[in-house]
Amino acid sequence: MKTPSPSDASPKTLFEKVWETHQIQAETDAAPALVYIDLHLIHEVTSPQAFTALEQRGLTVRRPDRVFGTLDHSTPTTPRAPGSKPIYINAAAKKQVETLEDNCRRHGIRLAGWDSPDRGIVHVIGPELGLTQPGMTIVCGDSHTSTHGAFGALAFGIGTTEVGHVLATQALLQSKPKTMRVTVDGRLPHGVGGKDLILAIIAELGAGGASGHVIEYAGEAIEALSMEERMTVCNMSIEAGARAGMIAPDATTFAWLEGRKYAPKGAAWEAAKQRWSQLKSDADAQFDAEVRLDGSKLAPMVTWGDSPDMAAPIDASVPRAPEGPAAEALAYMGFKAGEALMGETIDAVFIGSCTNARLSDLREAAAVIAGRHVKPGVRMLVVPGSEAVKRQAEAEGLDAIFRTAGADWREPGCSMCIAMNGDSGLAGERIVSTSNRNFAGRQGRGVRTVLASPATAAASAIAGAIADPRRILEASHAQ
Ligand SMILES: CC(C)[C@H](C(=O)O)[C@@H](O)C(=O)O
Ligand code: SF4
Repeated sequence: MKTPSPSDASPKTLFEKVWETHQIQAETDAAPALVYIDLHLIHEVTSPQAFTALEQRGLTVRRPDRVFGTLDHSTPTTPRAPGSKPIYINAAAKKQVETLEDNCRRHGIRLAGWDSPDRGIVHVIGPELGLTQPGMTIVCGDSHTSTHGAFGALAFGIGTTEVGHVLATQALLQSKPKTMRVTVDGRLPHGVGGKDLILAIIAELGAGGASGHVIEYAGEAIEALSMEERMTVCNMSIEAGARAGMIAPDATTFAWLEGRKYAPKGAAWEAAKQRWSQLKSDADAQFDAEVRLDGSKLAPMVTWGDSPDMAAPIDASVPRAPEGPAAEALAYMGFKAGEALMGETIDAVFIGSCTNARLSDLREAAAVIAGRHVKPGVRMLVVPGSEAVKRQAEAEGLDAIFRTAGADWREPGCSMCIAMNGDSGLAGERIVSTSNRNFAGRQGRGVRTVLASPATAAASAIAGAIADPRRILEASHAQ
C-alpha cells in the first residue's frame, strides 16, 4: 500500500486518504473510478453465481490469497455431535454451503468451513482473525461489510455481479462517495452503549439520511468506545443509507489487533502501527456534511417500527398521532398510538448477529441475566458470532449463566437475524433482538422485531416485556 505523498498538502479526510491510496484510475464522465481491493470476504449466499459467471467466461480468481470465505447465513445453529453432518433447513441452504466449499477448494481460497475453529459470521471473523486491518479496502457481497470500517478500513457491501468482478480482477468500479462526519460529544451515561448510540444516530439521520456518503464517526464518545462497540456502530451505518462507516484507528484499535492470527508480527507490526497512525482526518479537512450529537444525553434505545430509524429512548412512548408509514409500522408491531414502550409484552429474545454477538455483548447480557430467570413463556436464543466467541464464552461460564436462566445456547451463525437457517419466530410474535434490521418479516413471516442492545434484550427476557436494563444494573451494583 502506498502512503500519501507529503508534497500533497491539502487537508484530507480519513476516507480520502484510504481512497487515494487505492485508486487505480480516477472517475471520468464516462466511467466510475477503479479501486484496488485488499480483502474480499465471501459467504455462501452471494458468491455462488459470481463463481459461475467467472467460470462461464473462462476466468480464474486473480488473487485467491486476498479472498477469505466463511459459512454463516444458511448454517444450522443446533448443536451437533462432533464429526456428524449438519442438518440443513432445506435443500437450497445445503446447496449454498456445499457450493462455497467446492468453489473455495477449486480456487485455492481459504475457507473457515464446518470443521474450522475460525468459522463464524463474516463480519465477526474478519476482525477477530486480524484479516481486517486499518487503511485497507474491504468488500463482501453483504451490506453489513461497513462493520470493518471500525478499524479505519474503507469497507462496503457489493452485489453478486461485483463479487464476480472482484474475484476476476481484485479491483472494483466505484463512483466516489461523499463524506459525512458524525461527531458525538460527551461520554455515554452508564448503561448506554454502542448499540444505543447507533440507534440514536440512525433515528436522527433517518433511514436514507446518509445515502451516498461515507460516515466518519468522531468525537469524545466515539474515542471512548471499545473496539466491539465501534464495530456495532459502523455495522449499522448502512441502516442510515451510508455507503460505509469509518473510525480513525487509535491505541484501542492497535491493542485489539495485536497478536491476532493474520495481523502483522514483529517488525512488520511496528511498521504497520506507524503507517496506521497517519490514518486520521486532517484538522482542516472538509466534509460534505456534518452532524453533531451530545452523547451524554442518551438513554437505552429501542425501535418501535419496522425500519431501524423508528427508534426512541426506552422511557419514551410510541408516536401519539402517527400518519403514513409510522401508522402502518405501529399496526404491524401491534402497538397502540401513544403507548409507553416499557412494559410492552414480548414473546422471544434473540441475542446474536454481526451487530451484537461478540464476547463483550454476551458478557453484557450475562451480567444482566446472571442469577435471574427468563420469564416463563418467553423463549430466549443466544447465538455466539463465531466459534472463537463461543469458546471464550464457554471458558468463562457465560453459557452456563444463559442456560441456568432458561435460554437456549447455540452454535455460531446469522441465525434469527435473518431466519434463513430455520431459526425464526412465529407470525404475530414480538421479539427483542440485538440484530440490525427490524423489517417486516425479517425474523419470520409476520414477526415483530424490536431492536435493542444486549443489556436491554436480557432485561426484557427477564421481565417478559420491554424493560430498562439500567434498573437491573443499578440493583446488581447496590448488592
Ligand atoms: C444475505 C445478505 C446478502 C444480506 C445482506 O446483504 O446484508 C444479509 O446479510 C442481511 O443482513 O440482510
Ligand atoms: S448476522 Fe444478520 S446482518 Fe449480519 S451478515 Fe448475518 S444476516 Fe446479515
